[in-house]
Amino acid sequence: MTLFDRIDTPGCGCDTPDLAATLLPVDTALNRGLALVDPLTATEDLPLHQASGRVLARPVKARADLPRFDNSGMDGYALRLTDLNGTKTLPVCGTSAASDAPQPLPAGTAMRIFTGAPVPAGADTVVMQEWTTRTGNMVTFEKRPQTGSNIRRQGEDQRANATVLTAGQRLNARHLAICAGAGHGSVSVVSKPKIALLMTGDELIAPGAEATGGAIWDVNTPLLTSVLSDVADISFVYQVPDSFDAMIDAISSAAQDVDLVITSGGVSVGDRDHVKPALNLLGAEIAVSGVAIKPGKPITLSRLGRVPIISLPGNPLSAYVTWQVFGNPMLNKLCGLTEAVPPRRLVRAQTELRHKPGRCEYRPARFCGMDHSGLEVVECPSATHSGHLGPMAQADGLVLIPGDIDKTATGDLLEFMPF
Ligand SMILES: Nc1nc2c(c(=O)[nH]1)N[C@H]1C(S)=C(S)[C@@H](COP(=O)(O)OP(=O)(O)OC[C@H]3O[C@@H](n4cnc5c(N)ncnc54)[C@H](O)[C@@H]3O)O[C@H]1N2
Ligand code: MOO
Repeated sequence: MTLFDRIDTPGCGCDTPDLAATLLPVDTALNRGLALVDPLTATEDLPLHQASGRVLARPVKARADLPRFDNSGMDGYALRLTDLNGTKTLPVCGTSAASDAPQPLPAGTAMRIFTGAPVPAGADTVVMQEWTTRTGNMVTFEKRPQTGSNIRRQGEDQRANATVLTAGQRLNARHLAICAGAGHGSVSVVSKPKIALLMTGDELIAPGAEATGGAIWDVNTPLLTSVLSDVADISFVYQVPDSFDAMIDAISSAAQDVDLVITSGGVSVGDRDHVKPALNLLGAEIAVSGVAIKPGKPITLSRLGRVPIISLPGNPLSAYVTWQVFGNPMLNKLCGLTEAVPPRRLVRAQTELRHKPGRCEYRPARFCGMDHSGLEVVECPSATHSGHLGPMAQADGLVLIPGDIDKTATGDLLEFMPF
């Protein structure tokens, strides 16, 4: 069994030798792309119910001990355990319910208590009511409990002033729960990045419109707006006409208004591929222009002033793969996430995968079962086609096939990037 877990592609090339020299390895390109991005510094305070999915800008500390006071874990009776030496029955003196502030427990008595209620001073144990028999004002303890049973101690979960969440993580339901439990009604989050989407291709028409001649439905706009809408404000989506001047205008004006520009299509070498010539004319700092990756070879990463520009290839699978591999980590960094590059995991290949040596390949993969150790097994199409939508729609993620091999074997472990 071979473990294919590298993302570097030493000696990788392309299908044609003359292009090979100009293509960067994936990890080099990713590092260069990340270096183009400065995390946003603007923050805002949001109430917890509006903060889900946002990136925490400042650590959250507990305002008090959690729990704030010793309280009962059961409905039952609070007592001093030594009061059961020589007897099983005690008189009941008072009640402590949640929200009460009970009087101290008189010696030789038990107090009725409910789950979450403060434990009265002097009590050291709570006995669940199923272990007791109540007769009038007397309670008989049928079993002798352990000292301290059923008491949730002040501070046993978190101590006052302890950091309960560190900055730089995307807030989920569990994070918001601990913010509330730690006494906070609002949190400081990083402002949402403003993004411009520049779509190129005169052949594109809106999905659903009547298609004639060489028109094709625009797939990348819904694809990209979907991946972006939860984490960014899409300031505008503009379909740039296939002209050099229009591309220059579109990129330069977008870069004045937003924190990140994403272009789609027009990044290859054809006469109507105006993205790179426009970036060059505008004096953009081009850090990546072509990567030894399949699909998505023409991916271009640049910056105009302080604004990063991610230029995705037009083929939908190329756009999506390069978004996952480069765009998403760059956006994560812009948003202030500490872990910009999501963790990968390993999966087992259900069949052998053939691959043309040269570029490393990210192939759509779909879960189809588990092996005897619980590791997920994936199935993949026999080849990656950058214009095919079917495998992408069915996939759960991408497997990485390193650039320098011609096939992987059935049962090989492959690095997997989940969607
Ligand atoms: N002579 C060469 N030609 C090409 C090369 C090369 O190295 N030399 N690279 C190929 C590779 S690899 C890719 S990937 C594509 C990328 O080209 P562009 O980024 O310039 O993309 P376009 O030409 O604009 O479009 C490619 C393809 O995708 C369709 N498309 C574009 N936008 C959308 C959209 N929003 N929704 C759906 N489909 C879209 C477009 O109609 C084309 O079919 O270049 C190769 N060529
Ligand atoms: O890089 Mo292209 O995506 O091979 O089709």
